[in-house]
Amino acid sequence: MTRLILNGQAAQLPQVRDAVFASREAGADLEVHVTWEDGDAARLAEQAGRAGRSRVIAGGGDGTVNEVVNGLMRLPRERRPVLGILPLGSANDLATSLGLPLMPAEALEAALYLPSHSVDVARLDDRYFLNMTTGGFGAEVTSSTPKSLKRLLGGGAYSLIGALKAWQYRPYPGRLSWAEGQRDASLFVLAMGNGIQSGGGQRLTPEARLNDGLLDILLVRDFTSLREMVTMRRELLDRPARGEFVETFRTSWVTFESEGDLPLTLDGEPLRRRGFHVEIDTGALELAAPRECPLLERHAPRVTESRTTRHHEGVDATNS
Ligand SMILES: Nc1ncnc2c1ncn2[C@@H]1O[C@H](COP(=O)(O)OP(=O)(O)OP(=O)(O)O)[C@@H](O)[C@H]1O
Repeated sequence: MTRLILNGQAAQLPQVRDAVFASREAGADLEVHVTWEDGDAARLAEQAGRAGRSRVIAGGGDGTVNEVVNGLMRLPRERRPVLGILPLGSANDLATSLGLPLMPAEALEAALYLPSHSVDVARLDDRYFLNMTTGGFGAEVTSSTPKSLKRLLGGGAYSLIGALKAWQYRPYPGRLSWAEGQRDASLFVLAMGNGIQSGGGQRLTPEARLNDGLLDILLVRDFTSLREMVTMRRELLDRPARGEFVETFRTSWVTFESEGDLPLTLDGEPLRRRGFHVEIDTGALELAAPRECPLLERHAPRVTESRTTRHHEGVDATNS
């Protein structure tokens, strides 16, 4: 049996109700549980595993997916159900980059019947994330305004300066350590991607893969003049391994130590940390995703849900 965990905000949407009824009519063994507040989705996901459900579908935005992931990670690995996603948020960064359908009927079909693939899950101290954690200026701005980091970095230099002034921006000094290196850096932005995008389409770590055992890191150092800002933005396009302001690398863990708080967004959820440790748990979850998924390194997916070929073909056709 599959459990659909629906964010209460989306539970009464007619398209969602219709999708659930239609899938049951077509033979799906689907139970629905609705959340009321923070923490419900994680608890319901954990319970689903303990009750022997084979698949759990997170129906909501990136926040709901993150909660469900955290619930599943409380279970022993062998008891974790396959994770499906019914994207019902405003950003849906993970679902979009996985190439999942976004309309409820197709999305539920996909969540129910797509084959599962082993994916890595990252952990920041005691919180898991599947997609991305960003820190620094972007996290500060995007957690309190709808303005995306992409627009700020990609727009005119004056809009970026304006935003920096409006936020009375101060850089975030600290020491970043990872498997192969260490930097004392004054951070402007730090992105740690298991997936490729966050904040509603910001592709901060475009080469990241969910099943490579590694995090893709984008480190952007602080700049102090317009000339340096221009260099920084050019480097953001070129993505050098080690530029003057921008560094990109892959690692299985990273630690940040600092004197002050660093604002973070973890799978879209805001938090603040003085320092933190992030590491990757390789192959920790099974995720329902299209076969030709840009976020997965190519190796054969494991099909865990036994359904008719018609369903697999139908879903794959919509996503290829
Ligand atoms: N019944 C409910 N009514 C209102 N809020 C709820 C309800 N149930 C859960 N929540 C809250 O919804 C939030 C998660 O929402 P959602 O999944 O849309 O995430 P999101 O990060 O806003 O998504 P996205 O960035 O993709 O738009 C959680 O903070 C949770 O506390």
